[in-house]
Formats: sequence, C-alpha cells, structure tokens
Amino acid sequence: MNFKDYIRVIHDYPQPGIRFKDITTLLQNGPAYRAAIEAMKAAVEHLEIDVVAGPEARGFVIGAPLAISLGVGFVPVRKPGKLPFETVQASYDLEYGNDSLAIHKDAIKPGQRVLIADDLLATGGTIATTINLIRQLGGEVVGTSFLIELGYLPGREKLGSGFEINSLITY
Ligand SMILES: O=P(O)(O)OC[C@H]1O[C@H](OP(=O)(O)OP(=O)(O)O)[C@H](O)[C@@H]1O
Ligand SMILES: Nc1ncnc2[nH]cnc12
Repeated sequence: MNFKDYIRVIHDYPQPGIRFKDITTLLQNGPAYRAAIEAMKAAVEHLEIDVVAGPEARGFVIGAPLAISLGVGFVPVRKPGKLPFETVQASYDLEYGNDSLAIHKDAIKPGQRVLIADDLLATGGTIATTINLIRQLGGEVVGTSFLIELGYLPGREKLGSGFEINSLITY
C-alpha cells in the first residue's frame, strides 16, 4: 500500500510556509489505518517492547493501536494540567510554537523497554522531550516509530542515538 496516497498536504497551515501533513484522511479509511499500524508493528516487533508511550494528541491515535497490536500497555504523554497523579514535566519548541509535556511518575518502571510512537517527526522537539521524561523515570528507550518523517527537518539528529528510529512515510 502506498500510504502517502492517504495523507492530505495542506499548504500554509497553521502559518505561512508550513506544509501540514493531515493524517485524518488516513484515519478515516479503515483498511489504510489498519495497514499502517500493521506495517509499523512489523518494523518494531523484534525490539522486545514492554510498553508503548505516545504524546498527546496524535500520538494516541497511532501509539494506542500499535500497543494493542504488540500486546503491551500504552502510556499517554500529555499536555500540562491533564494528568491527575504526580508527574514529571518538560517544555520544548515545535516547527510552529512551543509546548510542554508531562508523564505520570509511576507510568514507567525502571528498566522497562519503551517504544515511543507518534504520527510525525518534524523538528524532533516533542520526541526528544518524551525521551528525556522516560529516561528520568528509568525507562530504556529502545525505539521510536513514526507514521511520517519530515526528512527536510533535522528531527533525527535531535533524537540522538542508542535506539531505532523507524518511519513509514518520508517527505
Ligand atoms: O517533531 P516536532 O517538531 O516536535 O513536531 C511533531 C509533533 O507535532 C505534532 O503535534 P502537536 O504538538 O501539533 O499536537 P497534536 O498532536 O495535539 O496535534 C505531531 O503530532 C507531533 O507530535
Ligand atoms: N508539517 C507538519 N504537519 C503536520 N503536523 C506537524 N507537526 C509539526 N509539523 C507538522
């Protein structure tokens, strides 16, 4: 399946110069959505993953089905003020703007092998911050998995090394 055919590119959203990759057109197509999750699973199932973590919001619609297909749990990494228990939190810059993310202190057990999943790797700020939070809790990041990677931005470099970086579609 050519997954790129299911992504809608919107020019100058949310600001001039940005080519926004809209995944809603893939999500609304059951066979394409399922095939994308299965392809992402096939790329990471050798990693002996204990848990999948995904950042709010689009990381949920990729990370949660991926976790179910791998037979492991899912940890939501959320925008501030949303998680009810004690958290660790960090701020970061985006392709447009900036934001913060938080994770429950007991969400990851020391030594757990964590796969981070998201819809899209752009500057890498979101996932570099997620990696930082998971490592603060003693988790071992063994892989990162994306539906889309923007190859024209230095996201990979920002993530660092020591784990796999997988993406299904590259622009
Ligand atoms: O690599 P980066 O430059 O960090 O950008 C990628 C992130 O940006 C988008 O999320 P966004 O923060 O727009 O939130 P959303 O999922 O709630 O739409 C996207 O879903 C990734 O998480
Ligand atoms: N170009 C882009 N398209 C969709 N989501 C994004 N998140 C950050 N950059 C993006």
